[in-house]
Amino acid sequence: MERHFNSPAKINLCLHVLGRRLDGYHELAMAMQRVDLSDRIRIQVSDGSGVRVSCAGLRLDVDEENIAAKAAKLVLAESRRELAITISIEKNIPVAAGLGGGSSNAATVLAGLDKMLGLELGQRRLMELGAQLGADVPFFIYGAPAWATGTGTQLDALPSLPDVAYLLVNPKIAVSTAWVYQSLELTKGGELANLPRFSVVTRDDLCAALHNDLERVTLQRYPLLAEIKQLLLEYGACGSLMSGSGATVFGVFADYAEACRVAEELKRKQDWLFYPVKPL
Ligand SMILES: C[C@](O)(CO)[C@H](O)COP(=O)(O)OP(=O)(O)OC[C@H]1O[C@@H](n2ccc(N)nc2=O)[C@H](O)[C@@H]1O
Ligand SMILES: Nc1ncnc2c1ncn2[C@@H]1O[C@H](COP(=O)(O)OP(=O)(O)OP(=O)(O)O)[C@@H](O)[C@H]1O
Repeated sequence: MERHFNSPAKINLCLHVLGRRLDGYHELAMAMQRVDLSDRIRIQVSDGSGVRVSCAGLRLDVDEENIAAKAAKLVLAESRRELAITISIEKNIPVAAGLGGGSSNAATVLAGLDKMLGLELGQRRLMELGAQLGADVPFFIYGAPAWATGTGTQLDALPSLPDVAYLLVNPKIAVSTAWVYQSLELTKGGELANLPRFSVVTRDDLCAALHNDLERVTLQRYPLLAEIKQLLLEYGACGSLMSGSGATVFGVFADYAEACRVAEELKRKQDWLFYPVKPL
């Protein structure tokens, strides 16, 4: 049995760090949205045993380390079945880029195998399994724009978001999420109740709400990212922000054609990665 799935990236429209827990994880409040930059994942299931992952052109195919393999093993353990699973990942989302590529792959494998094996584990259980793999994984199982709290695994619907396009820019810098959180100096603890409500209807509302506490760490280490944010504004973005722990920065544009036009102009000048995308 063989199936193919899309595994999309995410961006964080806002990311507030409210405090550090004793286990080192952070209490967050985030607005998250998936975008149509996707990896392609092929899952093959046959008789036998063992989970294998390949990822053409990238050193991500060491089975034990690939989060997609961990996801497959979790589903097999949950179903108490022994099967051979082969996963091939066509990576389009840059790695360690703040776009949640690995987390998305894990969620795609959890939900994909659930479907292929007819397990019907349900969204809630799949999200619980996802949380064992990484804080961003449940969001991808949730599959809609979300307000994420706790460590990022508690999800509520974000009812209205404006119809915009984004231009993602990554200057080929890989950033370790663990390093960013560890380096963050918390000046004062925040309270969820004191945060402004993320109520965004128009493009201007969205641009006014853009905020990421992790920029304090990553932009200080890589000042180029602040320059890219400024450049996007000069090229007509109505707002710009770093996604997640970075290094990808995005600009907000009125429509997809405009985001593509700016990408083409910037490509002529800079050897960075450019992805005009639409929200999902
Ligand atoms: C930066 C974001 O991508 C924003 O959506 C997430 O907060 C990170 O999600 P993720 O990469 O799925 O997170 P995990 O794989 O669980 O953890 C990666 C690293 O980030 C730290 N981490 C993650 C989530 C969180 N709420 N607090 C943390 O301090 C963990 O301690 C770990 O060192
Ligand atoms: N299938 C996978 N795809 C991408 N990275 C993977 C995968 N499996 C394991 N990894 C490892 O996970 C690390 C984080 O990669 P990922 O692309 O998910 O980062 P990210 O986009 O910054 O994540 P986040 O925004 O969730 O912090 C990489 O250093 C990589 O070695």
